[in-house]
Amino acid sequence: MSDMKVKICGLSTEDTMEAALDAGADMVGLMFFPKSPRHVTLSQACRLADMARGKAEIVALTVNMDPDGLSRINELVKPDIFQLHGTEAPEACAAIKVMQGTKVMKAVPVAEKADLEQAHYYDIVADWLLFDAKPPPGSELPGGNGVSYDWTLLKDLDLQKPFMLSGGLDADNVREAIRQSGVTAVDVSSGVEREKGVKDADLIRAFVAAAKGV
Ligand SMILES: O=C(O)c1ccccc1NCC(=O)[C@H](O)[C@H](O)COP(=O)(O)O
Repeated sequence: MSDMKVKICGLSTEDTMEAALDAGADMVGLMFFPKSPRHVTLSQACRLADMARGKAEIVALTVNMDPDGLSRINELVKPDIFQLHGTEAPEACAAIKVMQGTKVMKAVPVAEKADLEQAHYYDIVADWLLFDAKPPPGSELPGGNGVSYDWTLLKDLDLQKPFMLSGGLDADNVREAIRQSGVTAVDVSSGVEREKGVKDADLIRAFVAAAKGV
């Protein structure tokens, strides 16, 4: 049994959710960002979350969402974790955690070493940190762009909370990314898609197997 944790982000269909759960994904991400090609409606999200409950942690991904929007998702979808992928300040993360009564994962955009500094502020308030690649110039999406950064930046990072490596991973590069970064958790979206926003069950299975080394 591998200790490597795997999150598959941006699932939007029942067959790919099933593939992620059967493959042993530890977390499954549902996207609540309307501009994203992986965006799901509340009713789709409820169905997908019901499939996952008790099998994997359900992660609701939002970007600078207002409290009413978060509460609505929380009441209907009942996620385990809110992934905050915008410019939410540490105080906002703390408030969301208390108000929603869920765990919080804060995304920290990374392009160079200096970007890791802000992680220390979130380390105090979040349950998880997710080090994702900074979006390329002009991108409409703060994540899910399929780009990566220097994985060695995460080596020997001294944080209290668990963290994930994210950005540009796929079944072919994830082992090397784990080796270079020393992480114990990885996240993927584009690398398990056959086209932008369309997840592929075989690619999901291959990614989870490669990440977990099975
Ligand atoms: O995936 C999106 O469309 C997205 C949109 C807005 C904010 C965040 C988004 N994705 C966040 C994730 O957790 C992705 O899994 C992460 O950025 C890695 O994506 P990729 O490089 O495509 O594997």
